[in-house]
Amino acid sequence: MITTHEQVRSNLGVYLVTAEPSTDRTVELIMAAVAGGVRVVQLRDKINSTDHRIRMLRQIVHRLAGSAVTLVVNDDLDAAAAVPGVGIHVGPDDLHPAVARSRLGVDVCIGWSIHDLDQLRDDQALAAVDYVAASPVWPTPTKIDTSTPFGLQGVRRLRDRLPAELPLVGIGGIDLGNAAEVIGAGADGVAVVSAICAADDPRRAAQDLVAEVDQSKEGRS
Ligand SMILES: Cc1ncc(COP(=O)(O)OP(=O)(O)O)c(N)n1
Ligand SMILES: Cc1ncsc1CCOP(=O)(O)O
Ligand SMILES: [Mg+2]
Repeated sequence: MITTHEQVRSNLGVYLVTAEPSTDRTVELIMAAVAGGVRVVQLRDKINSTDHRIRMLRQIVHRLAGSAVTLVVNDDLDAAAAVPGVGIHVGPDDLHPAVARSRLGVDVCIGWSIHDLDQLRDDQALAAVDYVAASPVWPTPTKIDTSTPFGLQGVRRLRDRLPAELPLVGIGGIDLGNAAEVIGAGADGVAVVSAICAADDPRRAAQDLVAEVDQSKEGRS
């Protein structure tokens, strides 16, 4: 599994966060997105139990065996600890990333949401994580309990103030029509729920987004 900032950076791109609740269909959706080029996946299911999340993660790990996909679970440290190779994504209202790192070790990916630039004062958190997420970039019906959206200017500010080696992803209201702007503002990747999970053809949607993001990153370098 992928561990370091560099390895996570090389897997970004397009980052799939799954729609709730998770079911067997979620596993097929992840496989379709991965077939379309997605290399970072988060199982996000705040509805079901830890046991359910562990069962889902085991299925996903089994299906992804041999691939270089980075897999994290949202919020649930016990679920991540139960399935080797699985990391975690936490936000400022969740457990501290340093606590997650000390329980999960150095071999899995840990991500942290930034809601506010004041979080950048937390050096221990920044030292513990493999990427941070500007959350949200734009308002989104998928998650309504968010803080004030960053917008593109906020993404630029965040990129400027982050350690250069730490990858940044944008999340919230991102789709094929605006992903390039988020990359243009300095993000290394875009995390999406609806743009892939609500698509008629998730594999095609992933492919199109990956092509758009790759092209934007090439144009930037
Ligand atoms: C990639 C990514 N970025 C941000 C979030 C949001 O995390 P958080 O603020 O902890 O909110 P919940 O997802 O727990 O509702 C995320 N999940 N993934
Ligand atoms: C989980 C999460 N965290 C911040 S916004 C968001 C949801 C993003 O969903 P969508 O890609 O459908 O806007
Ligand atoms: Mg959270």
